[in-house]
Amino acid sequence: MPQVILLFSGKRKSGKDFITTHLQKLLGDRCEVLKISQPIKSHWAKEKNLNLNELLGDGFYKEQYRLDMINWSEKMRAKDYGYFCKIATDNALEKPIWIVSDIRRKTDIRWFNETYGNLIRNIRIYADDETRDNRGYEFKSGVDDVASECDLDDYNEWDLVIDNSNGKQDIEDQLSSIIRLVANS
Ligand SMILES: Nc1ncnc2c1ncn2[C@@H]1O[C@H](COP(=O)(O)OP(=O)(O)OP(=O)(O)O)[C@@H](O)[C@H]1O
Ligand SMILES: C[C@@](O)(CCOP(=O)(O)O)CC(=O)O
Repeated sequence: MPQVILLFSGKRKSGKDFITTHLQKLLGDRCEVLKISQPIKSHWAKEKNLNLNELLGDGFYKEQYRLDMINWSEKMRAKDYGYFCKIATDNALEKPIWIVSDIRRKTDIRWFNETYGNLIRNIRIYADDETRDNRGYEFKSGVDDVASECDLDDYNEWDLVIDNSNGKQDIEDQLSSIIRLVANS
């Protein structure tokens, strides 16, 4: 069992991967990064003979398959909302800190809460529209107006909110606030 599980969420191009990658470097061996989308992307890569590394990266490649991956994964979630969370955690190494970098739905938080109780900390990453646009975000129907992107819009129980808009908090401040949250856990 980890000692603390940091659940990161945020809209497309808010900077979830950017911040969690920096956090991973800072925490080193003490942490493990888990991605709920990993089993989805692995399945998709095998099924469609796609490049898994590109699907896991931050470039345009994965965007071509996002809609299909969302639709397929929703069918799986309809049968078992914790399906992908369970695979991601089953494959995780035994480390004191788990960083889950892609929480998207209330049912993700529910599953972690039911499974790990008070070990979880909810961190929301925010970036304003202009910043997200500059990072390559383009609205897509079926992607940006469905649960994958919107389900946590009205969720309010964050332990920490990070503003990752251009010109706001720098990465050192962002990481310090996360470390304080971990230290107080
Ligand atoms: N604070 C920052 N300073 C500079 N570049 C940033 C910052 N935050 C994010 N970026 C860049 O913006 C792009 C999108 O960030 P990232 O992939 O982390 O977002 P994401 O929330 O994981 O998006 P998605 O959900 O689409 O995967 C990346 O190229 C990343 O390097
Ligand atoms: C299919 C999906 O897992 C893609 C996530 O990709 P990424 O975390 O934005 O790199 C989104 C979802 O599960 O709704």
